[in-house]
Amino acid sequence: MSPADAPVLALTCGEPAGIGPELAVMLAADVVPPALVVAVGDPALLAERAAMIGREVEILELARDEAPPAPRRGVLPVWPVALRAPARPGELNVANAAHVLETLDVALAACRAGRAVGMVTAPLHKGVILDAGHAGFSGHTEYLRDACGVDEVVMMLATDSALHAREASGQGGAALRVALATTHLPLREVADAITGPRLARLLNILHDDLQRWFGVDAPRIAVCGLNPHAGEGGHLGREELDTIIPVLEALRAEGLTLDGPLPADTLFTPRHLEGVDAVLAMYHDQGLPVLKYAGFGRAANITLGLPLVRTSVDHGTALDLAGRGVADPGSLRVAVALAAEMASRGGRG
Ligand SMILES: NC(=O)C1=CN([C@@H]2O[C@H](COP(=O)(O)OP(=O)(O)OC[C@H]3O[C@@H](n4cnc5c(N)ncnc54)[C@H](O)[C@@H]3O)[C@@H](O)[C@H]2O)C=CC1
Ligand SMILES: NCC(=O)COP(=O)(O)O
Repeated sequence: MSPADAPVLALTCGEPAGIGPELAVMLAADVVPPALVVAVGDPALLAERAAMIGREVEILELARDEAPPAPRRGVLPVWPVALRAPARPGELNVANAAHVLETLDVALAACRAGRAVGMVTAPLHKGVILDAGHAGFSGHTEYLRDACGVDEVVMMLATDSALHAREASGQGGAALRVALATTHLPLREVADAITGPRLARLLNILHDDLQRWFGVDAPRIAVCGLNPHAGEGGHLGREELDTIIPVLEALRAEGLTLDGPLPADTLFTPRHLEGVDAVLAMYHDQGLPVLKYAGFGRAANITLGLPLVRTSVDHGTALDLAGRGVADPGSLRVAVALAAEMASRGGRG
């Protein structure tokens, strides 16, 4: 592929008090990305963070409808979105919540207009967006679901050695893809959110998008139980018997290959993961600690079920590290490489 044919990816810079802007700078300064990456953020902020962390990067401000030039190390093209208030590393400011959301809208508009083949998102801070009055905001995943007008999406994180079709993996590190049945919910609301129809929709999205974006012809999905020991035959909770098992049986009858529900504590062991293309965990902290133990900094977050490519980093805003140039840009590189690869598949599987 010549540079001119490289896919354009819109990279939203995330929370301006966090590490997102400097990760965008590091990406441009340190490597030639496998795509034409256009940052969506405030050009002056990016220049300021580049100076702060001691990276030489030319911030190339484009018009919103302008295509970027061929990728060059040390040049960061930007579709500008102005900050609403000055941003200092580590200091959240509700005034900039609107800026963060506007970067998502600009990236979405670029995808819809065909100026970008997908979007990669640096981390935003959910709390400050809620504090700013955007009631109900719970993350990129749900924001993009609503903006794209789809009923359901699935959050899936994958370590870099599991990003490709199974047969192509195995270059080191644990290969793991973990999808979530629920995302940003208080624990006490989790069980009620796992209804049969929803679980069926999520499993269908996961199955179809493993084929579509990851080239897995016949996905095998392992499903965690919700309760300890997958409910211990109903003695430790009835969700497995009443909801999960009936859904898995119905979907198996339709041809899906599903293991489980399995006790989550032993599912994540090599024997149970053998031949499995993805695990569906029932909630955020059932699945993600395992994924992050296996590959923090070398994994990406993917939103399945959208009509466009969206990947993200495996970490948050790291306010404690912002502005110091010490944050690890590894996950952003993985997220960019994956988005480029997904875009090149064009949804054909
Ligand atoms: N994709 C996104 O937009 C995500 C956003 N978040 C948001 O980030 C905020 C902070 O969340 P936390 O739970 O504190 O998670 P966090 O990932 O920001 O920080 C947890 C720990 O990991 C470290 N860390 C994070 N990224 C790192 C990197 N690139 N290199 C080195 N160390 C790194 C931090 O310094 C901290 O010690 C929350 O508002 C959360 O909702 C969290 C995850 C993803
Ligand atoms: N823990 C993953 C996470 O918070 C990602 O959220 P999102 O902003 O990508 O929806």
